[in-house]
Amino acid sequence: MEQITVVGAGSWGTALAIVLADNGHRVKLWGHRPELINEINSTRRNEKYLPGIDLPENIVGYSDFEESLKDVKTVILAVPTKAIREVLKDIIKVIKERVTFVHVSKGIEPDTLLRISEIIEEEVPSQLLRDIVVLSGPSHAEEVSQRHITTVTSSSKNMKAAEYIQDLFINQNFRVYTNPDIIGVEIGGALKNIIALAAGITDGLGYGDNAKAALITRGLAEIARLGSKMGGNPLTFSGLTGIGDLIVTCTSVHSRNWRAGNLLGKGHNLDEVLENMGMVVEGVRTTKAAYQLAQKYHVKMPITEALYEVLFNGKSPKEAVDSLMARVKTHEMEDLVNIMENR
Ligand SMILES: NC(=O)C1=CN([C@@H]2O[C@H](COP(=O)(O)OP(=O)(O)OC[C@H]3O[C@@H](n4cnc5c(N)ncnc54)[C@H](OP(=O)(O)O)[C@@H]3O)[C@@H](O)[C@H]2O)C=CC1
Ligand SMILES: O=C(CO)COP(=O)(O)O
Repeated sequence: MEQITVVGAGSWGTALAIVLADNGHRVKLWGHRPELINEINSTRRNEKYLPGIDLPENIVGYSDFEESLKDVKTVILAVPTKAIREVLKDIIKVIKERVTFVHVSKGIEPDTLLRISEIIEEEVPSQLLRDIVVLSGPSHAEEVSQRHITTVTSSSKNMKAAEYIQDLFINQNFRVYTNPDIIGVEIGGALKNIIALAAGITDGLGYGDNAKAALITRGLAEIARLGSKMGGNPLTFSGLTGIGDLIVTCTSVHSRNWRAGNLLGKGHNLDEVLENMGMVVEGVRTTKAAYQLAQKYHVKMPITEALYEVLFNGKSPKEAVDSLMARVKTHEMEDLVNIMENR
């Protein structure tokens, strides 16, 4: 049994701590708010993020960073994308030996346009870095914490490291696959949030299941188009971290991205929506990053571009949908033909 530190005591960090604790590991769950950590240790609950869920005894909350990282060889990074750099800068001040970093965040950094594994490479000096693994897939924290059946993918450039993380997490309710395509896994996980926001918008506007199916399918086409240009394997986008995560995020009321989109579609403004959500809505910043990536790689991403106009340029959701539908007619499979020809 291992000692593992989970950095980030929000919904996903706490849910993953439960999976590890169920597997018998000793889990140190670090959070930056001492009052939340006190609540975790004294009540065995994290009511804000996972209401009603009892935490196993082998999860111990820490607000002291140095203490939480003492003698640990595996660190799970479970903070929002925008906090990753800041947290890494703090981690490298206190760790003494090489660590395997497992990141579970679904985003791309705007402006630098880096994936999270690239941010880790940039921030962590090689003498402190053993491996980087990403754990991603269709997995709402609310369901994982109730031990509902879930499947995810562990990905790394080093397949031994991906398999090691697979072994740490896998159990009867939480099945972990491996995939060496870290680019495809990270891009699929990050970009599905854009499509989930858009799906929330069309639901909020009162469109039906046909619109949802269209968004999932055409969303997947633009994710795969960009992701394969960036070096991802096109097949990864038909896997758990591609279509799998798109389906769960676009169709579930658990999704914060879908819920935020739904409120936008109903006429609320972005600041108001984000303030009321109280949890991270990764798709907003990722829309900006993907919009920039589409320009950099000269890839057509009409849904992303339409959402960018709504989020950052004040276009109304209805106008954005209308302009998507009024685009020049095209061949459905053009994208796939291009992907296959470009490989
Ligand atoms: N929730 C889910 O079902 C899943 C989430 N993910 C991904 O996991 C990542 C984390 O999301 P999730 O746990 O859901 O988000 P939440 O909003 O539920 O929790 C985020 C946590 O990170 C903390 N945090 C925010 N900024 C900082 C910072 N600068 N330093 C330290 N801690 C910080 C928050 O603290 P505070 O309480 O102060 O805000 C909070 O505890 C996201 O990238 C998300 O896409 C992936 C799969 C499933
Ligand atoms: O990534 C997730 C499910 O796989 C969670 O999605 P949200 O961040 O939209 O809640």
